Amino acid sequence: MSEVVNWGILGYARIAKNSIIPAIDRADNARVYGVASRNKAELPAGEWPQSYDDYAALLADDAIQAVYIPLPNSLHKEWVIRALEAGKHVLCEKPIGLTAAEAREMQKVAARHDRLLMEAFMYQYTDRVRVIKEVIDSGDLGAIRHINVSFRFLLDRPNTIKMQPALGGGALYDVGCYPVNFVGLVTGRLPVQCKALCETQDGVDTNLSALLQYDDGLIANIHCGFNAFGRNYAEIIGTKGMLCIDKPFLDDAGTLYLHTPEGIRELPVSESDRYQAEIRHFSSAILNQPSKIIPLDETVRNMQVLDMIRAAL
Ligand SMILES: NC(=O)C1=CN([C@@H]2O[C@H](COP(=O)(O)OP(=O)(O)OC[C@H]3O[C@@H](n4cnc5c(N)ncnc54)[C@H](OP(=O)(O)O)[C@@H]3O)[C@@H](O)[C@H]2O)C=CC1
Ligand SMILES: O=C1CO[C@H](CO)[C@@H](O)[C@@H]1O
Repeated sequence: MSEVVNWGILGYARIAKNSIIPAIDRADNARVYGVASRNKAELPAGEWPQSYDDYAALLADDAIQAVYIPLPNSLHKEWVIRALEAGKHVLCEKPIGLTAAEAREMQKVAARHDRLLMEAFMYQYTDRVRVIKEVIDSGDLGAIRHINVSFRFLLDRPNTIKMQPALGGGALYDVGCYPVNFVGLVTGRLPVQCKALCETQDGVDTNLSALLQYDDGLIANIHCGFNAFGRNYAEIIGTKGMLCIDKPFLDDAGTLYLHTPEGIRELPVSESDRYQAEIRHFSSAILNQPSKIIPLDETVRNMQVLDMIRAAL
């Protein structure tokens, strides 16, 4: 195989157009080979070698090794499985599906076809997450007792898949999956119980809080929403210290604050290029080169927690 992975994109989604296609262009081991859209006529001309008017035609093209799936959440499972069965490696947008059962099914198909499958949690490729992991590993926080994480924004586009129940809309799937994933990164295990409340509009959750409790008593407090002033933040609170993180899911430069009895330590984080890093690492893994890949067991665990939250509403 060449040292550059040919990518195909299923659906000319906003995230594909605004973030992932430019990120593939910036990655030195990847290129956009083709895009499939139900509205092929509206795709820009001449920006990549091939365009297709149906997703199956892209999957049938042997020139493509990796497929990016930014379809509505309710369509992820079907197209992930079809792409894996067509012999493609797959990067699928978050959440990977609607339930843990769907995630396990996709994991099995990936193993059966010996293909890579990864859920696109781009924030894991930021410098913030590197610094957060270093602080946790240093023991400076002591025993972690509480995690507080929120991701909310004001959704001002009425005609969006995010507000359509049949397409897997709702704040929990759209943004709540990030705090859940963040708590999973810190704890590395499943909670033992969950309580949750939400406000709904047009059949989807638009304002949701969940409490997760772990086997050692640790409590995580998760919030997500579409209908209030936007912010994302996290606090990890231990017996010896507290780490305050502004914008854990974004990649601009900033400062984390580590509070201890000795005072407040400022921890600088550098600007990252999370989408490019995600594409570059996934492409490296396809090329059998060193890479940082999000394990599918973590993905399944994330979906199990989303199941617990939905069941608690
Ligand atoms: N990682 C990140 O930063 C982000 C991730 N996301 C994730 O990406 C996915 C897509 O989100 P987003 O880009 O906002 O969505 P869009 O609505 O912009 O894109 C979804 C695409 O899916 C295709 N599609 C196929 N069937 C349907 C259907 N029945 N209704 C609507 N679209 C359909 C369309 O492509 P076409 O018409 O060309 O075939 C459409 O452009 C979601 O899973 C979301 O969670 C979203 C934003 C940011
Ligand atoms: O994944 C995502 C990144 O953040 C956006 C909000 O700012 C979400 O809507 C989107 O789905």
